[in-house]
Amino acid sequence: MSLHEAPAIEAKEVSLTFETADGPVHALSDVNLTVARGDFVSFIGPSGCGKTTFLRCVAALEHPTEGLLRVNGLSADEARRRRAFGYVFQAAGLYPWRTIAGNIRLPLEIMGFPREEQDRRVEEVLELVDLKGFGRKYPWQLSGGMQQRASIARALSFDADILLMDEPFGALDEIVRDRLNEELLKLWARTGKTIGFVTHSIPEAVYLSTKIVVMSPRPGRITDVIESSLPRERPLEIRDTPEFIEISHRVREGLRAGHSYE
Ligand SMILES: Nc1ncnc2c1ncn2[C@@H]1O[C@H](COP(=O)(O)OP(=O)(O)OP(=O)(O)O)[C@@H](O)[C@H]1O
Repeated sequence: MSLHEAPAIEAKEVSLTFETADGPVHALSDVNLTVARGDFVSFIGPSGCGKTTFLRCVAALEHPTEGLLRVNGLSADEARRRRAFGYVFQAAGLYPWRTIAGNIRLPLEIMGFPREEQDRRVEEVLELVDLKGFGRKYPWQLSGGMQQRASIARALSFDADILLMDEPFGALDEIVRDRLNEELLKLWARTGKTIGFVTHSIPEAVYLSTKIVVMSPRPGRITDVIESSLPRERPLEIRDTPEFIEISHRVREGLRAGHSYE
């Protein structure tokens, strides 16, 4: 299989054990997963089931102790060198002394893009996340939702194929979150990127994803992988349809089967 055809993410029997003073912590155990290019995959499960650890392995910030992990057909380290992914954290993490444009520009500066190219890309991604005209503002002049959009723009600025998002909207109120969910789907449709998304919310996972990975803790493992039957274009009202409710039910059952909320 050529690199171009390889899945975005491929995990085969991936395990990761942290050795701690209190003994080993089995953060991931025997994880098998294939994420096709262009998929929107959500990871859902209770605290400690290894969602963040899996994302960090994809980003080569952690390394599995066992098993095989490929990102775009490459090792995670090589994919990282080739700037295969952008990462969005729970907190927007914008530097308060830099403007919004200055924050988005930062990875481009570090990567050594020429100045004109930086300007062009900053404008492009500001438009993509609907923040056109806000480049000169400072983070504190923007609402929480807008700040999170700026942090998505920063992760998109170097045009990585894969966007890894660790609970990006967890700290926002539900109305803002709904709107950002809708916008994220539009952005995904427009860019064709692969998205890996961590969430604690069943409706958020079902609304956004083409594939939902249900996980449970101790050891962190996958209990169910659900291929969504919902169409790719999704108005928010889709959440009232029987199909949506059925998928949500299956996610809930998966969480229960992992004894996750006992
Ligand atoms: N660097 C580390 N050293 C030791 N243990 C760790 C480390 N990082 C994570 N863990 C442990 O690994 C397990 C999985 O953690 P992880 O953060 O991946 O879970 P999570 O599902 O993302 O949880 P949350 O929803 O709370 O973010 C937890 O038990 C956690 O305490």
